Amino acid sequence: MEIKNLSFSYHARQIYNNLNIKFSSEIPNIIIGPNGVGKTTLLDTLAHLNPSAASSLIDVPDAKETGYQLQRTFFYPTLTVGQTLEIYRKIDHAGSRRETPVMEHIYTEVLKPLETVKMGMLSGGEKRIVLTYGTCLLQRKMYLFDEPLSGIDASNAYLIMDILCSLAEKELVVMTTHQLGQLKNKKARIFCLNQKRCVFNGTYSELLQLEETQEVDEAYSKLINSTRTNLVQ
Ligand SMILES: Nc1ncnc2c1ncn2[C@@H]1O[C@H](COP(=O)(O)OP(=O)(O)OP(=O)(O)O)[C@@H](O)[C@H]1O
Repeated sequence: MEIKNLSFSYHARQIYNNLNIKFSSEIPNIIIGPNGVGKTTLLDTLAHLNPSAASSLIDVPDAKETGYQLQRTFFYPTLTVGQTLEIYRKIDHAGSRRETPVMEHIYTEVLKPLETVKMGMLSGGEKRIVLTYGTCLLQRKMYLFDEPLSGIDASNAYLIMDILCSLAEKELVVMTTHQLGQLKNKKARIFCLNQKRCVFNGTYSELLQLEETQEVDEAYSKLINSTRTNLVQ
């Protein structure tokens, strides 16, 4: 699956100028970059929500074959966690996905104790875990997750990344994040957007090597600053 020569604007504001990205199968594709650079817009585009970009989408599954967890989470506050997950299991047109051992682990550790709690009573991080888990229950060819690690503590973020890595072994997974530390030791392909284009495409260790540091946040900052400077020169 790829995005080819994508130029896209919201009214007068250009978001991408000839953006090219070839996504990987079998490992999660991680979109990173500064606030407002166009990460969510990229997920919207892959979900076919920007019709003007259609000609740049190559081998991107149809919308009905796509599971999209939005950054802002929508749910019924009076349903319990158990009822909410039951809806994910039952509503799917394609039948629900079998829970993998990694998913069963997070269910037992995190979700089972919350089963009878109403969604409206959950913390922000707990809600996000329920809805990420629910999206993984859907049977789709492609899964899009907008900041699934936002507001999640480090140990739960580690479990979520495990779920998304196991999902990516069989289906396409694209996610955005600002939590770069959570990508350490994970097999994943990182794409960094800046200045309307993709300025990095590689692994976590390749990003560290490129910027000659062991600190991923420092590597990211150097990458963003250098790609800013390059364009000014
Ligand atoms: N429907 C819209 N109409 C006009 N401008 C929009 C629309 N949606 C997003 N934008 C603008 O496009 C830019 C990119 O937005 P987007 O949400 O894709 O950024 P992002 O990289 O996901 O940011 P963040 O990291 O803060 O979540 C932003 O400046 C935003 O204000």
